[in-house]
Amino acid sequence: MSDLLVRPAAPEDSDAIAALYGRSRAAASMPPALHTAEEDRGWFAARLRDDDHDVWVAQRGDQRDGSLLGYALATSTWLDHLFVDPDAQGSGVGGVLLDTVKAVRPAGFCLWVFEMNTAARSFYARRGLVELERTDGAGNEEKAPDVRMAWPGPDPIAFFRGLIDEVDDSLGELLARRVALTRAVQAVKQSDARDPDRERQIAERIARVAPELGADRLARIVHAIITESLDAVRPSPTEAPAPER
Ligand SMILES: O=C(O)C(=O)C[C@]1(C(=O)O)C=C[C@@H](O)C=C1
Repeated sequence: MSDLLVRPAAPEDSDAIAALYGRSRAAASMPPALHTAEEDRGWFAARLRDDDHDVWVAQRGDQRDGSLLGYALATSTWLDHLFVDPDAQGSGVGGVLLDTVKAVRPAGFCLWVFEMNTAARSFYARRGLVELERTDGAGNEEKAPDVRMAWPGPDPIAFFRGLIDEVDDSLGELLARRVALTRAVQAVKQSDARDPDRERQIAERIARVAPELGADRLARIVHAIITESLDAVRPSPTEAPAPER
């Protein structure tokens, strides 16, 4: 058998990629597909046309007839698809495609894999990808639990700091919204005494979303956020009305 060839996909590969996706997905441990073969053909044709995605296909060097063994589809920061034809499983196609993506995305990338797809998860783990977070699937089309994995590349500190910066931007927006609400509720309260029961409820509520931190740690975090928010919204001495004489 001749060598594996990986090349950027051409627009003419679109239908063959869509067919390979349908076959491989049906054979994988994944939730049932939600789209028809025709919808898939349209979706891949659009991905091959747009500027946001790169697609690579794998074939044997002597198979110039368009029959594909696998493909990978990625944005600049996400590996969206990596599928290998069921008949070519275990022949190194997936590894070669993943190495191609690593080579062209040296700053690292993330991907989502269904939790039930244990074969894919161990394939990625064996090749240096790390698990970052798990979801209950509410955010994906299939509503199936999934796992975010990342290849951090040769400078993992820079890669993870980039992801931390993204999350901190969201955290900053949430803190800004929260302090505005602390200000609003203070304006209509009779007393400015702290309410420990309410603060404990807040910590327990957040613990349902962030169980790894647990209610006790979150109680300390919530306490600090509320203390600093109250301090920030408290009228400063210069804004206070002048004392009566
Ligand atoms: O809910 C209230 O009563 C508030 O005053 C708001 C708030 C908060 O910022 O969440 C602030 C202080 C209280 O100790 C509890 C909660």
